[in-house]
Amino acid sequence: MADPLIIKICGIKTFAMLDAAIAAGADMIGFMHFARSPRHVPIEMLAELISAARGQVESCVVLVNPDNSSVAEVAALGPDWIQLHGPETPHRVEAIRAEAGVEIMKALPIGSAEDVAQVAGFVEVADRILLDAKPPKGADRPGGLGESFDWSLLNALDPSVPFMLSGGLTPDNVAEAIRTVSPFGIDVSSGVERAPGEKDKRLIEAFIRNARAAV
Ligand SMILES: O=C(O)c1ccccc1NCC(=O)[C@H](O)[C@H](O)COP(=O)(O)O
Repeated sequence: MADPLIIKICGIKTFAMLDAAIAAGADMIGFMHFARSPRHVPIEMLAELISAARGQVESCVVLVNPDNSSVAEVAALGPDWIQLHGPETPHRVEAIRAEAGVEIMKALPIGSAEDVAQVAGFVEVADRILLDAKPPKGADRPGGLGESFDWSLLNALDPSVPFMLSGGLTPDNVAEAIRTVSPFGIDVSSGVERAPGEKDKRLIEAFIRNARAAV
């Protein structure tokens, strides 16, 4: 039997939405720790949300090009994962993985064949690869923009490389994405919100229902 699809709901900020995502069947919850994000969670609340998630669902803290002290501060809270969502090099990802002592997901922006070619360099240094839309020039943050990318670019990816897919997924397009791209997991933020940073319980439920029905 094929492994079950991993579903990550990213950008959770409240206990109510954490509970809603768990009840709807999420496998992973992403907490943003990046001041410019509308989903930013300050460190004290991050500690409480990670504790609340423990034993129920995997937790993942999203950082953008963090320095060593930020990595240590977040790792000390005991998340299952740290997601690196900035311009970290393979060497830096490897160093953070050694320093943090938690599993590392590396998000990579995809907007061209050259971007797809970069993926191979991260396979050995990260525990998981997340392929996301490349942000447009001038964007104020590198993810969570609700933009999808041309999935056909992934035809050039080595088929032995397992990856999660994100970028502009919604309850309406998630089944098509899964059938087209065959990721082992999916990640969503904007597509389950009623406004930037405001998650919607019904959209989370519809997203997970439609995704599970597609595999
Ligand atoms: O969500 C953010 O605001 C964000 C800011 C900076 C870096 C990463 C960010 N989000 C990371 C995620 O894992 C999102 O789920 C992913 O980019 C997909 O977002 P969306 O297209 O909005 O579903």
